[in-house]
Amino acid sequence: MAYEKELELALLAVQRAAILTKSVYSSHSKGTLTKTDSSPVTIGDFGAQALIIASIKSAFPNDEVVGEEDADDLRANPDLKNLVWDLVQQAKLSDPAAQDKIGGPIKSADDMLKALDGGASEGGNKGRIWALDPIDGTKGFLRGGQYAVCLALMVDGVPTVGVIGCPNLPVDDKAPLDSKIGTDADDKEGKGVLFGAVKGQGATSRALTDGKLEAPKTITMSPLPDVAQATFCESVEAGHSSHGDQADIARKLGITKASVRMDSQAKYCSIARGAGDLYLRLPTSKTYQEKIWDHAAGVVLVQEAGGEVTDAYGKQLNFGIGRTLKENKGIVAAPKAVHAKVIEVVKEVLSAKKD
Ligand SMILES: Nc1ncnc2c1ncn2[C@@H]1O[C@H](COP(=O)(O)O)[C@@H](O)[C@H]1OP(=O)(O)O
Ligand SMILES: [Mg+2]
Ligand SMILES: [Mg+2]
Ligand SMILES: [Mg+2]
Repeated sequence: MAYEKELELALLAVQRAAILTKSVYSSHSKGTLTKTDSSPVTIGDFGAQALIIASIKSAFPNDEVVGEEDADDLRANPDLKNLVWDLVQQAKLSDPAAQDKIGGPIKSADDMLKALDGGASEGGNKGRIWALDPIDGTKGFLRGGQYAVCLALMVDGVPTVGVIGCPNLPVDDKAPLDSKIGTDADDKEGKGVLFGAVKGQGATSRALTDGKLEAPKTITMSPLPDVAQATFCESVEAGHSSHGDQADIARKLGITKASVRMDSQAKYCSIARGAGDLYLRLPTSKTYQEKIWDHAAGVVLVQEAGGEVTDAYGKQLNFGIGRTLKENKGIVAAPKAVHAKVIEVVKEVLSAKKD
């Protein structure tokens, strides 16, 4: 099968990085800093990015990576660097063959910084470029909610392989998706899911482990004969998507169920496995550009589970023009059969706002 090696590498690399993020999640000190755009970053984000880029470079040394983080803060702060280096050394897959497949341990703290800085690609529509979000939903991670470790391979600008680890989602694909999921999450028993998809080959889920990969199960979106019955997902953070516009859209579609708010690409995962149906992300600002690492993996998953993902105006997402989706505004993900109907209503709501 095409991209078999890339998929396995991505699944194992995300699984190893999740060992690290889980250890930070359950610890009191998360080494949180505030970035220049006022968003938070933790020792978990730095460690997970270093581990995943080292894995990619061990198997595919010529591939580029667009990663969210870089090593500047760690180079400027040796104590923080040492904290991350301790975590990175501890994060090992328990199965030696699996650990070997992702290149074994990172050899030194300098190699760790080099790996972390390996995510500086400017992106583009030529060749093989990975998009990496080492912790997506850092605010959820800090709040005790959902978060995700997200990795996608783009080929000539098209998301082709997508892998997402969600340490706080229930393993059961049909576990009820209710409002508690965004606020009442923990990584205790029965939690932790690893999603994977390759363009043209379908989407899967399996339990996230700390060693070998579990056997995958195929996932598909729910058939949704009547859009009024939909469960829709949206961000927890009101600054990331417009809760007001999303409520108007839901009302116009006849949806009566309360929205499910959760952080991160766990939203794409939840609709891909049929736990929810729609993901609405309407812009809150005219200037914010969505980042490719916040969507590439989730888009492959939803497409392969039978869904369609476009921007809020129904326009195809263009992942091949740099580190952001600057040609697009907002995101709408829905089962193929109802996507056009949802876009029609989204456009109505957006155009009513203009005047
Ligand atoms: N103004 C904004 N609009 C949309 N998304 C944003 C905005 N600011 C930050 N984000 C990004 O949204 C993602 C989380 O989305 P969600 O709310 O769905 O969990 C994060 O990756 C976050 O980026 P960052 O990683 O820089 O914090
Ligand atoms: Mg993110
Ligand atoms: Mg992130
Ligand atoms: Mg971030």
